[in-house]
Amino acid sequence: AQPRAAEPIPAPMRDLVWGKLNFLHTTDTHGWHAGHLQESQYSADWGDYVSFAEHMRKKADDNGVDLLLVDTGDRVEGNGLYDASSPKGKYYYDIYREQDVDIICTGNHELYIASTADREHEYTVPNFKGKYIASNLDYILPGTGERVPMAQRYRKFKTKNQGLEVVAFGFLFDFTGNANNTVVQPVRETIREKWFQRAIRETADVFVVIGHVGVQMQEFKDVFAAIRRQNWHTPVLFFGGHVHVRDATAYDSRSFAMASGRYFETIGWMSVDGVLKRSEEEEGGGGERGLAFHRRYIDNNLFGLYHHSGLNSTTFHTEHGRNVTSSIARARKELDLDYTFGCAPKNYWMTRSPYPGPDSIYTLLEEEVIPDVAVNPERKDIPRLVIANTGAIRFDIFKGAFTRDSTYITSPFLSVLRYIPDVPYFAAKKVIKLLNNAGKIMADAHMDNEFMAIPEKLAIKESIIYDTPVSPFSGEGAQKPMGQNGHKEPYLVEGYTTRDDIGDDGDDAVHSRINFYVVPNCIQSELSFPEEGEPETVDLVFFDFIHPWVLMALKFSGAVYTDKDVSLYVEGTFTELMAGWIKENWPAKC
Ligand SMILES: Nc1ccn([C@@H]2O[C@H](COP(=O)(O)O)[C@@H](O)[C@H]2O)c(=O)n1
Repeated sequence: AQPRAAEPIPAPMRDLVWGKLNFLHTTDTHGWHAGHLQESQYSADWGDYVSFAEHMRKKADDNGVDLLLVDTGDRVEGNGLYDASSPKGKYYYDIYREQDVDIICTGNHELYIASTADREHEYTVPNFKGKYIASNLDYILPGTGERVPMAQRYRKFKTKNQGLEVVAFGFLFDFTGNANNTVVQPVRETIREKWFQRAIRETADVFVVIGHVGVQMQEFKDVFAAIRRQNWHTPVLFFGGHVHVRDATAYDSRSFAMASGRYFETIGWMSVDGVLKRSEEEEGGGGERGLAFHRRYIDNNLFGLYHHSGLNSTTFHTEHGRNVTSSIARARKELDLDYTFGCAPKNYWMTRSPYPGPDSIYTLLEEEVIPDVAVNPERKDIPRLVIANTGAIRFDIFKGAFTRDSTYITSPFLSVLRYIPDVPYFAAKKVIKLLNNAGKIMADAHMDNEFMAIPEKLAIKESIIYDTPVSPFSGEGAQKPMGQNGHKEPYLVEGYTTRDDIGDDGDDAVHSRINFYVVPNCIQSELSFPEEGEPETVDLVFFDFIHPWVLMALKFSGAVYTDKDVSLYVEGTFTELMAGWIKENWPAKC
């Protein structure tokens, strides 16, 4: 773990179940390869994961079973370790490549900005040559403009110990927000391609489909249906992501799918046991194969990693792992990620507390930050509506030092504020309602409102509020960890208490529960409004990411505008503006 990372706190643990074929899975790590310095549950770093994987591979070898490592994309954008350098990712690519990943694919965040896609093609694809799979993604070569597959379309290989024939694919959901140097083919079209139809007819003991796709999304169901039509008996395993939740399901009794959360909080574990070899199945007359699938969501902290590897603080860290941890620490230092802009007076939550509310990060933005930073000196007295999409904010703010790292953790994107001047108020005031409540109307116009919100909203549609107190162990007068101050209750740290289609025993550590309040797609600040009555016109200011949605909503409201009517409202990215606001408004020292 990194030098200043929070110490892990022991928790009651559920063990891993091994099979003949086992997997470790990461997804949506978004640059959090230094781990979560402020959260004890997720404070291990990429170097610790390197050590862990080395021990687990050895265990697999010792027992004659196989272990494969999978990563399903969105490795970039969301943390200073990636975002704070110029060019972005100056340190990240070399750190990431130290993990020996067997099957890897692309997420949408590798593709939003052309230069990010270029670097993915230039670094990560060759770093994982033969292991990087791009079943439905092409890249446009910068020199010639030639369109080529981002990487090989599929991978066929034999596992080391069991000799299982694996055919693996790597998909991205039907993403349309990519820069113009990549082409994403809709999955339903890819599965009709000749190469795919040939690949699913290859002899395989097991199909492994990885993808930057939620396990409940249609894209995976379509791939599953296509494979299953040709391969009635073969196990099909899915590793997904994108939705930022822990999730697992089975499409039938011989398939299994899991998604392993977000931000390197989770290392997913999947195992499959039973008769996996086709030859053995044929010998047995193709009957009952006794297939057994298991999943476990491992909290990424050293206590858990020691537990699952059967090691301790003196025996766990390999030289390779330690070196990676040191490289991360050096990069963080060079990027000055611990530089403090100000001291957050309390916690501000994305979904753990209701919006609007005093503890909501969105209320902080709407009522305090945006009114101060969304100011164009020449138009400051003109009434304006400022609309921000909630998906632009990516993480909570914890009480204490708000650092350079925190700026990218909270707001990693290069979002700027744009505006349309003098929009009739009767139309402008309807925009927020259309963005938040008219999903069907907007979707019919091919503008899916969900894309403005946090990804978790794709999976969680209703607030999850527990009727018991959030944690009996937190807050004023809280109970203390076991053994402290004579209390005998086990200390449960707040964390994931996942319920998926398989059950509620997936998490490796037992936690106390956290509420999840659904937030709207967008929030709005009303600024410089007259004290009485309504303005005739307003400046409509908005984050550039939602530009197409705003134009569409205005059209539905009876005011037609085009791209030409939109211009920059204020200099600087929202990230910079927010960091400046914190410097001015929060105490310098904690
Ligand atoms: N420039 C951007 C890019 C993305 N977003 C938000 O992020 C969501 C996608 O997040 P994933 O990690 O699931 O890929 C997207 O739907 C937007 O809400 C943004 O605000 N600005």
